[in-house]
Amino acid sequence: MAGLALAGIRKDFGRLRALEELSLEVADGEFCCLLGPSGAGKTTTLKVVAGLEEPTEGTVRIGGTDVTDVEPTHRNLAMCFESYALYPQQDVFTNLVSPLRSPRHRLPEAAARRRVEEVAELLGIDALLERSVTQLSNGQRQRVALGRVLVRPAAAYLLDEPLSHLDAKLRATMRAELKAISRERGTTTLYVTHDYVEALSLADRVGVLDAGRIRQVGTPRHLWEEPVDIVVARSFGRPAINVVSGVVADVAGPRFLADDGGLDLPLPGRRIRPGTRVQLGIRPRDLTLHRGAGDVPESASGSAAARLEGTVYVLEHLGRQAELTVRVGSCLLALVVPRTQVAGLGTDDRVVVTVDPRRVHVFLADDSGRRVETTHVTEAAG
Ligand SMILES: Nc1ncnc2c1ncn2[C@@H]1O[C@H](COP(=O)(O)OP(=O)(O)OP(=O)(O)O)[C@@H](O)[C@H]1O
Repeated sequence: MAGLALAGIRKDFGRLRALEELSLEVADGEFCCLLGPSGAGKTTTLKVVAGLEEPTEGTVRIGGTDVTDVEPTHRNLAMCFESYALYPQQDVFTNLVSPLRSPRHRLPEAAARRRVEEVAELLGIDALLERSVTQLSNGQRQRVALGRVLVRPAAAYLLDEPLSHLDAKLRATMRAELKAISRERGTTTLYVTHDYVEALSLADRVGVLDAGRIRQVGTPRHLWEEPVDIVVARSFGRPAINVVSGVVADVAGPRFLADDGGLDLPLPGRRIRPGTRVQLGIRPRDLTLHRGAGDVPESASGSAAARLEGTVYVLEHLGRQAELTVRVGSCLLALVVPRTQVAGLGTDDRVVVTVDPRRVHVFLADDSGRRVETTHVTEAAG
């Protein structure tokens, strides 16, 4: 296996700039996910690494060697793109074994068969080896395409949404398998997804891609706790982070005042000039629900919890948890709470919601959307 490095990549398709100043390093043996919405440039990035698209500017290195001008077939990468390229006239076994029969890998027949059977079992397609690929479901086809990648030794694996056609249960199983395979084999993997759960559960590090630019690269924990800007913060979590527009005031220290006056809370540890327009970000799981107007305890960190009064707007039961939307002033705040807490609660009931002010994020309301650092939090590595 080998590490990958993209430096200063720009990719133009005519007048459309798909990638800009994109730099990313994937260490040897690392599992790196590229996360971003549709059109962000994820597939284009993979194609540039694979050599299927030539960058307008910048360099690609594999194992330290500049391969920018090297043909795709000589880059020693195994790829699986979303539009799985399988041989339609062949059975599953032939599709899986063909990469091992190529001049580059030519394995003895018995060894190749063993390898195919091993990978097929791992992917749960061992009973389908004799079936023609035309008789497979999309999910089965996708697993065959992934199998074609996993059978062969390569410098690195490039995977483009390889689990997108699987149902939720199978996807979770396959995620665990992929993670185990990469750990056991020390595989270098660049994995594209628009699903943040997939990125957080699979990756050693995640690169958040938006409009052709990498916003931040870091460990899942780093990105979750210290998103560099509002785009990164919005990329993780369901329901998404609550965002409320307002301004910073100085009332014995910085405070956040929502534009509609509905939210007013201290911003401990933030050095930010009064009058600055900001957007407050509160994760749904950082909000605590209190029924009625009862006492509000101190927050876990010992600082006073900020108290918000509101009414129930929407309540949805999701297994053992409930998702609640509370109207505070004209803001709608999403919360995730244990189901037992919402028994008997109905629309328009009055509730109190608290939040530890140290847990909220403050983003500048300008074009940068940059997060204001908290002086109490030490920088995490990543
Ligand atoms: N061959 C091409 N010619 C012209 N424009 C292209 C080409 N390939 C991609 N693009 C454009 O480049 C941008 C990035 O596309 P890309 O496929 O990399 O996005 P993506 O993040 O993989 O999206 P998705 O999740 O929808 O696959 C898009 O605006 C897309 O329309």
